[in-house]
Amino acid sequence: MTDAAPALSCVSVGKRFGDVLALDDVSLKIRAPATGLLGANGAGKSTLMKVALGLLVPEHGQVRVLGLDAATMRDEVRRRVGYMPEHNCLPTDMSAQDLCVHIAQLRGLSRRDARRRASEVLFAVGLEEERRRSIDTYSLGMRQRTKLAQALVHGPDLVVLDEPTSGLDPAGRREMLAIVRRLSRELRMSVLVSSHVLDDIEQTCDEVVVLRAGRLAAQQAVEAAPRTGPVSLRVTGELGSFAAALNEAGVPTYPTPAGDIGIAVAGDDVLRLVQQVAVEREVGILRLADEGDRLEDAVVAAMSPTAGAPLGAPEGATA
Ligand SMILES: Nc1ncnc2c1ncn2[C@@H]1O[C@H](COP(=O)(O)OP(=O)(O)OP(=O)(O)O)[C@@H](O)[C@H]1O
Repeated sequence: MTDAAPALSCVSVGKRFGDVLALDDVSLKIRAPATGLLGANGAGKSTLMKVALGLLVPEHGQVRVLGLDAATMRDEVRRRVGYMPEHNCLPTDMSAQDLCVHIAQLRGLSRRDARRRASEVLFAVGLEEERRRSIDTYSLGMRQRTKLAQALVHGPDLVVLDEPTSGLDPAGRREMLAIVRRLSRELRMSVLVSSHVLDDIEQTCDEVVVLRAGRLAAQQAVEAAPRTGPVSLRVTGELGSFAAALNEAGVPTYPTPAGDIGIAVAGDDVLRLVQQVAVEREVGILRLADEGDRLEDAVVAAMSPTAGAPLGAPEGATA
């Protein structure tokens, strides 16, 4: 985030593959430190990323990356942007260290700087010990981290990550999400990351852009809103007597359709009281879940095939 210009700005961008309209008149402006690109299979996420990187040329519209024209300033864009593609693109007959040094040099670093940067990024992605092993001996998680390292090795201002958690097991996914979050929070890079999964984006991003059938369907903040309820509560033992105890303690409740205890306004104070009553009554809390996730509701609505105009899209998204 060394630049005042938006990380990405698109005006009326259209891209077609034969009969498929992959991007249909997309206008948007991305300024958040980390932005998640969400959409179903075929929604146009990868196409938008490739257009931004100058790897695909749109039929119409303007694309600016960090203020640079993606069509005419491709070399400068590549120096300032790192890209982690979705599909496997790694050579198998070299080590992650050699690959990163090679790519850093291709992007303009001296051999000495390239070696130093390669060691730094491989350490940052947790591949320090295995960095000299041949990539063909790597697990899928290690390959994903190698792809990420090569995207970071030249010190880009913007990093574009296409489905970085694809195919990872839960532990690998958690580690990858933690690294992605650090890129914007600690290393101060702008991040554009695509996913099918809202949860990944909520954990790593400040804003979400939803694409649906090549069109911008929504753009809105991912807020770390304090929990205010409603929540539903599932407990051990008899539900009715615990609900009555909560009412006595001053917490109004209602029965939820799923047969749990509903609490309409559940701020931190109320939840502390619920825990206190549970301890006093020796009742175990089995599940405490938000009943109304507004971001999820908005995203589900935006992804629905019957949805209308974009939600929360910025007005006049001009370059
Ligand atoms: N090179 C291509 N040739 C033909 N059609 C393509 C090509 N690239 C993309 N498409 C089509 O364009 C549409 C958008 O594809 P894109 O890969 O951008 O979607 P996506 O949101 O990234 O999907 P996924 O989540 O499955 O990766 C799809 O219908 C896809 O089949």
